[in-house]
Amino acid sequence: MLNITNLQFRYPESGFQLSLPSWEVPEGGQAALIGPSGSGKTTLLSLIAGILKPDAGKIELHGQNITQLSDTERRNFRIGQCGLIFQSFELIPYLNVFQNIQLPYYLNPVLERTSEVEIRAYQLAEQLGLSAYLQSRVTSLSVGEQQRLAICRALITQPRVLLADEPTASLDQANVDRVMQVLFDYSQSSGAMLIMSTHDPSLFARFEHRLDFSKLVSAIA
Ligand SMILES: Nc1ncnc2c1ncn2[C@@H]1O[C@H](COP(=O)(O)OP(=O)(O)OP(=O)(O)O)[C@@H](O)[C@H]1O
Repeated sequence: MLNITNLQFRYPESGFQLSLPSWEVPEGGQAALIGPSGSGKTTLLSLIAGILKPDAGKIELHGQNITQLSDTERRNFRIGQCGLIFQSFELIPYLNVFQNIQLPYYLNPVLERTSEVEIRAYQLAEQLGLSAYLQSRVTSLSVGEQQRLAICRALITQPRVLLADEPTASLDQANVDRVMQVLFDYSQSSGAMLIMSTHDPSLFARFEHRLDFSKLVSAIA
């Protein structure tokens, strides 16, 4: 379960301030964030992932108040529990698609790359229509293909929480449907929580748990 209370965060550089009095997503729940550009959706996802630290308030995930963890503890929590799909896909250009899918296992010594990981990488590539590109350099992929690769990479560690920032932004309708199917199926079959931002009201409406940033008091202060 995710439980946020009295959350306050401000970027000193820009003065943008996010305030969220309370928000809850149950264990295994699927939640969507919507709101105008610059309203704080990415910021909230980064706070939940423990990339940013709030100035005040509590973010409790699976019973643990992540705001009280040290930087190292937050990083280990993120590696162990979160799958992140952010707008900058952060793919490694000199590695091929197959290696990029398994990137968390190359980067984090705490994760062990077993033969099961490779099998999962093949399966995810198949589900997301990337099987033909496994040996390709990521620089030869279209933006939509890179986005689907970033989704494979987020799922490869079988995270308990999947945080996705506009994961369908660069995709045509057929691929939006394919990606949403994969994300919902993963969440439902594994019991993982899914939290994603979108600009698409029809996608937003498909979620049981919703947070509309146009109704939050966020401001430049
Ligand atoms: N690293 C940063 N330093 C200072 N200000 C930032 C930083 N990142 C974002 N901001 C500001 O915080 C506000 C919220 O940004 P954020 O990216 O969370 O919005 P968003 O709702 O995700 O937007 P979009 O829909 O365009 O992705 C914006 O005004 C942005 O300029």
